[in-house]
Amino acid sequence: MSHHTRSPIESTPIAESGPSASVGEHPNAITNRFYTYERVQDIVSFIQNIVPTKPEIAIICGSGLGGLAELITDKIVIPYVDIPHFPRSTVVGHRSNLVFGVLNGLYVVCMQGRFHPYEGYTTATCAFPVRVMRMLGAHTLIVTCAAGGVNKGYSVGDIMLIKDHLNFPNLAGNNPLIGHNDERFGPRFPPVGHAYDRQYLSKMKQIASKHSVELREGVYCGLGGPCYETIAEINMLRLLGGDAVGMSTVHEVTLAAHCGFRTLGLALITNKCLWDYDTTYEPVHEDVIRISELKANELQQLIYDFIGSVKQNPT
Ligand SMILES: O=P(O)(O)O[C@H]1O[C@H](CO)[C@@H](O)[C@H]1O
Ligand code: HPA
Repeated sequence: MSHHTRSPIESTPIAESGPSASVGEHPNAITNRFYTYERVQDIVSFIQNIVPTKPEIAIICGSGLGGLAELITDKIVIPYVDIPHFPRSTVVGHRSNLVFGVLNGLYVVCMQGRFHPYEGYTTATCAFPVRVMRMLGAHTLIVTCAAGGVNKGYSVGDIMLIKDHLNFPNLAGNNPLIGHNDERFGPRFPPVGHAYDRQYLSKMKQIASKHSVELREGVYCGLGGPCYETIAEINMLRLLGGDAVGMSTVHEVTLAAHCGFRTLGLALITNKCLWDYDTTYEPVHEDVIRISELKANELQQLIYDFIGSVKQNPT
């Protein structure tokens, strides 16, 4: 008779709450078991005790783009550190505040600083504030980000309307919705083909043309980071139809689609990507922040006018 020796995995006890909490559980499933509907509701109640108004527009600020929050009037600023169970942003160019107030006539909630998977957070943790903002009452999400230009026609400083995305972590089995689905948030199998609202895309194009801003419109590729891409990776992204690349946004927009947000996405092209082996330039985060801050005013004007136009014509 052979003696069976238990391997370390076999001998690890199954967690008290049962096999669903066992060692094999996906990190996003663990996150989603933590951020239950009730817990998100508690966070929302905590915020509502401080902020008496209901936001209509939710905004997520990308790297170096947090200045948008300075335009908000009648401001109430809640540092993430004060909000129960809220993560902190650890990245240069991202602050850690939830800013409430009025922007061009509508109540807004603005994330001045976001969370990225490379900081060590699961994609579910990075995206969960989207649910908080939806449960606070917002119906429209404006997501901004800094991105590298994959499309050879793009220049540094261009603003790209995101018409669609390639969610690489998702394609590799890392979707923020992995785990138990609470239907009160949204459906088990949410469609994401129209995650970026078509009417908002045309609204923004009209606004840009009034300001004589030439907008790009393209596909954002969301990668895990924190490394910038290799030359081969950039060439692959272009082959696959990608126009810009970054390390955020896609998990947020996934949760936004799940909980019924209408989303507008804007990527600021802060750097060219490496295209061939003779190029000596390499992207650096300091350049990303510098270009974001340089172009922030233009982007802010577009967002400001967009909110005004949502106010005038909500559909
Ligand atoms: O996507 P945001 O947060 O704008 O930041 C972008 O800039 C950083 C890299 O420079 C990465 O975090 C990338 O995702
Ligand atoms: N790659 C990935 N993320 C980025 C880039 C880039 O070139 N620029 C800004 N964020």
